[in-house]
Amino acid sequence: MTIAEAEDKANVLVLGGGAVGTMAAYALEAGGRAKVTMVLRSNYDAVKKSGFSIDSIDHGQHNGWLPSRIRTTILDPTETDVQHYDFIVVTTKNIPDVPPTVSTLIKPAVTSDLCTIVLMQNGLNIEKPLLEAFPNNTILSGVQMIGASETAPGIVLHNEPDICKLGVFEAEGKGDELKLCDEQRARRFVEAYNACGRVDCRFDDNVRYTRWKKLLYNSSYNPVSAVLGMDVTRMRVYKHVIDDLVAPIMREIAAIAAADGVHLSEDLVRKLITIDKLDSWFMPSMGQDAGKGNFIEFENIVGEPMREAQRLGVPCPTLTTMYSILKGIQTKTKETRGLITPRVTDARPYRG
Ligand SMILES: CC(C)(CO)C(=O)C(=O)O
Repeated sequence: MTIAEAEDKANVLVLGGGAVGTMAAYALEAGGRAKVTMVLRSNYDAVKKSGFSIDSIDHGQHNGWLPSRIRTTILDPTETDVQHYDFIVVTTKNIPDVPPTVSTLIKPAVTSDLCTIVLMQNGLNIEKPLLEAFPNNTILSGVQMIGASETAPGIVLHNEPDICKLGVFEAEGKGDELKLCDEQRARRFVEAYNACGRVDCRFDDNVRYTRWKKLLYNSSYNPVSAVLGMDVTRMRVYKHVIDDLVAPIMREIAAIAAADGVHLSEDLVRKLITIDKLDSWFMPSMGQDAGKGNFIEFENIVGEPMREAQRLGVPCPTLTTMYSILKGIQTKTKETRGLITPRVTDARPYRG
């Protein structure tokens, strides 16, 4: 890290103007160590007119809040008043089966090797396309436990504390000097994020472990909530949903992780089954998306662990069935949104 990098306010582009992106932008600006540009889509007009209305368990109530800049598109920063972005923080859903991909989306903003890309997203192997597209940039992993939702355009309710682990997605074969630089950039981001004193962001020196651990929850509760349209409280009250679906998937994930060299104990599995307050009626993000008819981020949350299992020769029957059902749901959404059209032709299989 250069002295300038250490001393200057970081120029940060936050991609994803939903609740999670807004709370990240808020924490960064409140700490005074970053100038944030947010890229907004559907809520741009509302935010331009009245700013964000934030009701946050960490930061309190703020009406009319705005980051340093808001935009509707991702511009080359050299064409704006920003020299280059020190950090591009991606908080959008990661849906590689629905273009554009994250790499394509952020490409215009990655104008320098000094730009660090922070993936604050769920799932496994999300860094692979980024490391390939931007081999000279630092790619960071952000794993967040936060409860936040946008209840109307620009209105954010943040009701579970922002706890985040941040580390480096290291490319294979990197030299020690570059590795050190990656780590310093990660630590600089952690410091900027924590500077407001009201969030808990920690440096993560074992990104693969953290991601597998989070998958215990995301690969089980998220798909079950999407398929059944059921919150976690109901799943636990109707015990069979946990016994037949959630717990078996968690144990399959632990077995795949073990074959990948990551130990996730049975105690941890049990702890995660009951991690939410029983009366929270919490709907995981995939359940919320499916309920709204949005695309679901199933490829990195369910597909990638399943493909790791195939690679490592670990059986995962429940996860595999779940994957096929989720793919069917996504196919229906693609049809509804006009991305695909079913056509009966002679070339189609199963013609009968
Ligand atoms: C576990 C949780 C709620 C953390 O933010 C999550 O990742 C999700 O719902 O997708």
